[in-house]
Amino acid sequence: MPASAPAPVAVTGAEGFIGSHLVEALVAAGHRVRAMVQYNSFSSYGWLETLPGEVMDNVEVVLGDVRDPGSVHGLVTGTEAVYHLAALIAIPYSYRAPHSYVETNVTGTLNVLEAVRHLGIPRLVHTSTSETYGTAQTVPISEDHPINTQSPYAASKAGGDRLADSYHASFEVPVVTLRPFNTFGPRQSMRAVIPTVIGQVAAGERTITLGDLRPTRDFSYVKDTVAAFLAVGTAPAADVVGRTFNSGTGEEISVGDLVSLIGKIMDTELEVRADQERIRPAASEVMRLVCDASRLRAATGWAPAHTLEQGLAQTVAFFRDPLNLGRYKAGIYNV
Ligand SMILES: C[C@H]1O[C@H](OP(=O)(O)OP(=O)(O)OC[C@H]2O[C@@H](n3cnc4c(=O)[nH]c(N)nc43)[C@H](O)[C@@H]2O)[C@@H](O)[C@@H](O)C1=O
Repeated sequence: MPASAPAPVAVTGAEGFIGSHLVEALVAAGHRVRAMVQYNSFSSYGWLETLPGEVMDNVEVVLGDVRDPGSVHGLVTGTEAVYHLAALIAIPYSYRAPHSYVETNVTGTLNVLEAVRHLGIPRLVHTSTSETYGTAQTVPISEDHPINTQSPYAASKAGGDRLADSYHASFEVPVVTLRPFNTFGPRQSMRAVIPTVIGQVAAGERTITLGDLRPTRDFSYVKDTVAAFLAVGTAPAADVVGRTFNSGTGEEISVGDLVSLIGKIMDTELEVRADQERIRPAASEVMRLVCDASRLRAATGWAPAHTLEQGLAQTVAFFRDPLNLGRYKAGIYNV
């Protein structure tokens, strides 16, 4: 690399759903990316393996794990910004293996904060989640809404958020927290509700089996969430550092209405068999989420560019491609 080449940016969780889209967007914006990929016994680099060669020519894959401070230190050394997305994200699995959520989401975030602090990296984007708010007490939900963690997953993410805030206050670590509401699109885990519905229809099912149809969510297309990451990662420090920003559309839809909409887009009449207790304990389910993203819009000019229908059409096309469906059937990406 010539001496004048700009420093790379680091991404944790680069092989995952949002992370792999972020890597593509960072390369398209002219960055070299150092992508941390977790070793797994499938010997897979996850979705990074599916990106075109011209993208991967600008990506340095680094094997590591956010739970391991040494590997995080190596990843972050010499970078100009760090996007920290690595996390355990499945809410149902957090009831079964809560320690693993604390290790990855809390201790992992602490390791990233420590590395950024000691190496003097100029920008860290930390990833939070709308789940930290719990069921909406007021709508739309601004960043001033109370935090109410209703699952071990949400508690572990809120723990990471609190550490990020404390590292800004205590050590002036230049961290900005992005709190995306639900994100969907190509490469999302089959476990999440939109791929679950599309996958069942694509497999020829006309009766869809789901959990609770009543909860509402605010769904952003993945490219809009990625644009929010870039917005907070590149905005002037005075506008964003030390702050938390929601990203979401402000549009609310119930799971039941979402299923009807997907049926319409896939040109199918769908019957739904709903079992409210199948997925999560009732008191743990977050019943209502709708985003107020006006702080992000005011600070960076970010706004979503895709409607739910446009995003769903892209997502349906992705899951209808047998090559993509086959990747899920291999079982490698369903985390
Ligand atoms: C922002 C947030 O986004 C995600 O969390 P999530 O909201 O739980 O996402 P989901 O797609 O699993 O569920 C959406 C809603 O749909 C309901 N639902 C009904 N029936 C099924 C069903 O059969 N499967 C699933 N998965 N959900 C179902 C389910 O109970 C929930 O009310 C995480 O990636 C998380 O990491 C995160 O941070």
